[in-house]
Amino acid sequence: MLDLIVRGGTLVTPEGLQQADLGVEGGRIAVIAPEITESARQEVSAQGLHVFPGLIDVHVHFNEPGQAHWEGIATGSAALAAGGGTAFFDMPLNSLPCTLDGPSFDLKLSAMRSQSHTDFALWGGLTPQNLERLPELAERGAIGFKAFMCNSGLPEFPVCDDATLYEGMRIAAQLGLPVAVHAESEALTAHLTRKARALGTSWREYLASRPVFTELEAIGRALLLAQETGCKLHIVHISSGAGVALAAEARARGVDVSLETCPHYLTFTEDDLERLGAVGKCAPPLRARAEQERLWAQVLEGAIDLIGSDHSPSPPEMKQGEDFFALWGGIAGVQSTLAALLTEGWQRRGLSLERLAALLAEGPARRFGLARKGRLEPGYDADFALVDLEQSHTLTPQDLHYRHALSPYLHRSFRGVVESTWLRGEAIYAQGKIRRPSSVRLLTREP
Ligand SMILES: NC(=O)N[C@H]1NC(=O)NC1=O
Ligand SMILES: [Zn+2]
Ligand SMILES: [Zn+2]
Repeated sequence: MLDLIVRGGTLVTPEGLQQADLGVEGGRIAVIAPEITESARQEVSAQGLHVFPGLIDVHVHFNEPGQAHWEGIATGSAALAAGGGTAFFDMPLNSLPCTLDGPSFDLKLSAMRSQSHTDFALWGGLTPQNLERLPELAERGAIGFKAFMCNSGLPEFPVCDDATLYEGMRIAAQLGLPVAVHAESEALTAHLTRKARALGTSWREYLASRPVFTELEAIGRALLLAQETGCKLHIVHISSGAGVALAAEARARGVDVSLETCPHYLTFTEDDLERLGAVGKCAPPLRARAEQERLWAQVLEGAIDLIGSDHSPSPPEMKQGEDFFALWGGIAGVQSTLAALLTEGWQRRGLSLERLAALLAEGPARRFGLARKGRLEPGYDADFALVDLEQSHTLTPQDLHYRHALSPYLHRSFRGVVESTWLRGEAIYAQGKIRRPSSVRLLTREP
C-alpha cells in the first residue's frame, strides 16, 4: 500500500517529459509508471497538469533571528511553497546575529526548525573576522560560505578583502565546501559611488555607480583565487551576459565554478527602474536591455547552472526616501521564480521545461551535494509542484505570502498557476492555503 499516488500528470525531468503516475511511500518517490495498479491511502489527480520537481532556491534572505520585521522564516518559506518551492538556502546576513560561528548557526537552525514550511540549508558567512570559525560552521552542516567582495551595506557583515578570500577558500577547499561570492569590486564601486553622488542621488546615478565592468573585475579575481586554491566557487546573482561568459570560460578551463543568475535580471531592465523605483533596487543593479539579451542567450545556451531568487526584502520604510543610494537594495521575489521563468523563458523565448527543471531543481541539488533532492525519480524525496500551464494569473498583493506585500513582480501577468506543492509526500500548499508539514529538515552536503 502506497501513501500517495499522483495520477496522470506530465512529469518534468531534465531528460524529458513523461506522462505517468507517481507513487510515494515514506516521503520518497517509490514508483513512476504509466499506470500504477497498487492502491494508496491518498490519490490526487494531476490530469492536465505538469509535475515539476520542487524548486530549490539556493539564495534567500529570510532574516531570522533578529529581523523578522524584514521578512521571516514562516512567511518567506510559505511564499516559496506557494511558488512551487520545497527547499531554500538561507544567506548568513540580514539576520541578527549574522551566521558567522557555531552559536549563531545553532540559533538560526532552531528558528528554522520551528518555523520553516520547507526543507532548508544554511550558508555560513566568510568575513575578515571569522576565518577560524569556518570549521565549526562546517561541522554543524553549513552548505558553504558566502563572502561579499563589496560593501554589503551592513557593518556586521564586513567586506571580504583578497587575503581573506584567499585564505577562506583554502580552508573551504580542505573542508570540501564551496565559497559563494557576491562579485562586485569594492574599490571600483566605492570610487564610482563617490563620483556619481557628486552629480545626483537618483536611480540614474545609482546605476552609473555599478556598471558591468565592476562586476567583471570581481568575477575575474574570484575565479583566479578559486583556480589557485582548488576551492569550489559559486558566483551568485550574475547580472550580465559578459559576467557569465567570463566565468563559463574559466569553467571550460577546469575551474570548479557554478553560475547563478536571478529572475529579476531576466525580467526587468534598467528602463523599468523609473516606474518601479526602490522596489526594483538591487545590487548588482538591473541592466540595459542589450545586456539582458546577452544574459538570456547564455541561459538558452545552457551556460547558467542554476537560478536563485536573491529574495531580500526590507520593511517598506527602508525603501522610502529621496536618496536612492541610501534605500535598501534587495528584491522580494521568492514566490515568483517559476512564474517569471515560465513566462519570460518558456513562453517568450522557447526555454524548454526540461531545462527549467534543471535550472530550478536538479542544478542546485547536484552542485550542493543534495543526493535525494531535485529530481522526479524513484528513491528521491517526493518534492514536487502540480502546475497548470494552460492558465495565466496576474499577481496581486493578496497573493503574496511575504511579511510585506511589496514586489516588483506585482500586477504582472504570468503564464502558469501552481495548484499545489508537496514536500516529501505531504501537501504544504494547495488552493491558495499553506499547511505546515509534519517535519522539516536541515539539508547538508553528501559526499
Ligand atoms: N544584504 C543583502 O541582502 N544584499 C542583497 N541585496 C541585493 O540587491 N543584492 C544583495 O547582495
Ligand atoms: Zn549579493
Ligand atoms: Zn543575497
